[in-house]
Amino acid sequence: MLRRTDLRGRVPSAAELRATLPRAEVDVDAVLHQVRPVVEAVRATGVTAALEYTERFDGVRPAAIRVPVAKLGESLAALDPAVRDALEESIRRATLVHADQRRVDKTTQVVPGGTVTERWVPVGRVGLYVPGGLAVYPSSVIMNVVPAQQAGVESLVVCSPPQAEFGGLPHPAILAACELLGVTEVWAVGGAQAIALAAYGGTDTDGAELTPVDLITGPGNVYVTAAKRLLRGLVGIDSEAGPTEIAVLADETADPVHVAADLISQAEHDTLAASVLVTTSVALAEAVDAELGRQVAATKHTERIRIALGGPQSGCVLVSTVDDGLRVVDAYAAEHLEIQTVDAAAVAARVRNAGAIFVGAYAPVSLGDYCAGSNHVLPTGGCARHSSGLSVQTFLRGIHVIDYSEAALREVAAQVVALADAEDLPAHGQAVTARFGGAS
Ligand SMILES: NC(=O)c1ccc[n+]([C@@H]2O[C@H](COP(=O)([O-])OP(=O)(O)OC[C@H]3O[C@@H](n4cnc5c(N)ncnc54)[C@H](O)[C@@H]3O)[C@@H](O)[C@H]2O)c1
Ligand SMILES: N[C@H](CO)Cc1c[nH]c[nH+]1
Ligand SMILES: [Zn+2]
Repeated sequence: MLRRTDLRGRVPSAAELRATLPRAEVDVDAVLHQVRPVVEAVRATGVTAALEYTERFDGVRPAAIRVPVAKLGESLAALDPAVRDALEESIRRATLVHADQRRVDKTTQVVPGGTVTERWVPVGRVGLYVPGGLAVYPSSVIMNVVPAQQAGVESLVVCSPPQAEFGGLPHPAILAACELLGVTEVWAVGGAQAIALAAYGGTDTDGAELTPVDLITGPGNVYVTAAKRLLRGLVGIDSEAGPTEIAVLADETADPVHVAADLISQAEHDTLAASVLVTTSVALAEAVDAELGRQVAATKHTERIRIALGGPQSGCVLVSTVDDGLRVVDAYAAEHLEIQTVDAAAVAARVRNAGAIFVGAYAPVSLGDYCAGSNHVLPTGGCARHSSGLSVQTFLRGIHVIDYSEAALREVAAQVVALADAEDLPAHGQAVTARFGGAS
């Protein structure tokens, strides 16, 4: 069932591998021309344009976009107790992990009388996007809000698409998750128009103000990602987190039932989701195919999963050794990478590129999606080669504070002047010598 690429006996270079391996054909640049007018219109008319695009793309026209605060409490009160319990446990675990990511300011004594302090300062106001197209993601509320709160962000707004069946509000489970986390500002807007509204700000039809944010984070579809790309600079953005990906590096000891279930679990998100098996064992590849046939037919979103598993972004790569498999998964740089091999922890320790690594038989990706304590907003499309998932660090800026005494500056003045002259920027040197009676 999975399309096979046979690299046994011959693993190409990393660059060649990147061109060969299955990958989602999500071309963000290709939709920029569709998204630019949305961004421009929201810049020009704010909520008016956001409401028009909401009507066009979401098929609903809410009277106002800002969600009344009372709706958050009402949604929590009406939530299934088992879901509330699960959200609370997820929040508890995520808070444990993210609290440990907090940074402490550090002062380095460079010379007597000369220090550099790195001060970690939270971003002032952030916009957190929670997707709501094909699926609704109360868990993504947690994954955005918890690191922002642990970083000490003072002001945050959650944006999530309105749902026609809920009268133009975001899904009630999303509102309930916001209430559990103490979030009070939620706007019922999705897609590119949400990103533009968060960046430019606007005034709702009932007079509520959305103050522009400094940073926008959160996963989303290609339109959301394109809008983030267009607005980068005006606002900060996190890494691009598009259609979900799972890669499994497995040897003959892996259980095909588990491997197939995990591949299916992420294919369930989206027809563009990617599920890739990298294995040293033809027997395992065959057993996984057989399992996929059985399990896909028996699950709820069969059609969506079939398309995702049959698409060019999914497949099975055969390799001769686990070492070769490591080269393949490093070149692929999956959002989620499972290691299901002998000595999985040792193999995992050698991985260089992945958004998150799941070690052994009892750490499936869905654990990380909801309740491991780790973050599930992770880089996709190979961005794990250079970027990380959401964390407290995403919401902090490290500001250097330079404090030198007169004596400490005098001691290094000649070196500053020499470097300034070497760069033909003599006024830089003069700014130092002027302090010691030199020409300025
Ligand atoms: N990497 C991660 O951390 C992570 C986490 C959760 C979800 N995801 C991914 O996020 C994505 C969520 O996508 P989604 O579509 O379900 O929800 P979404 O909220 O990202 O997008 C829905 C919005 O897209 C807009 N839209 C729909 N069709 C449009 C069109 N033709 N032109 C312009 N705008 C349009 C609508 O306004 C709608 O509100 C999935 O690909 C999923 O795999 C990733
Ligand atoms: N696998 C998704 C991207 O990491 C996150 C998610 C949310 N809900 C279920 N899964
Ligand atoms: Zn998932």
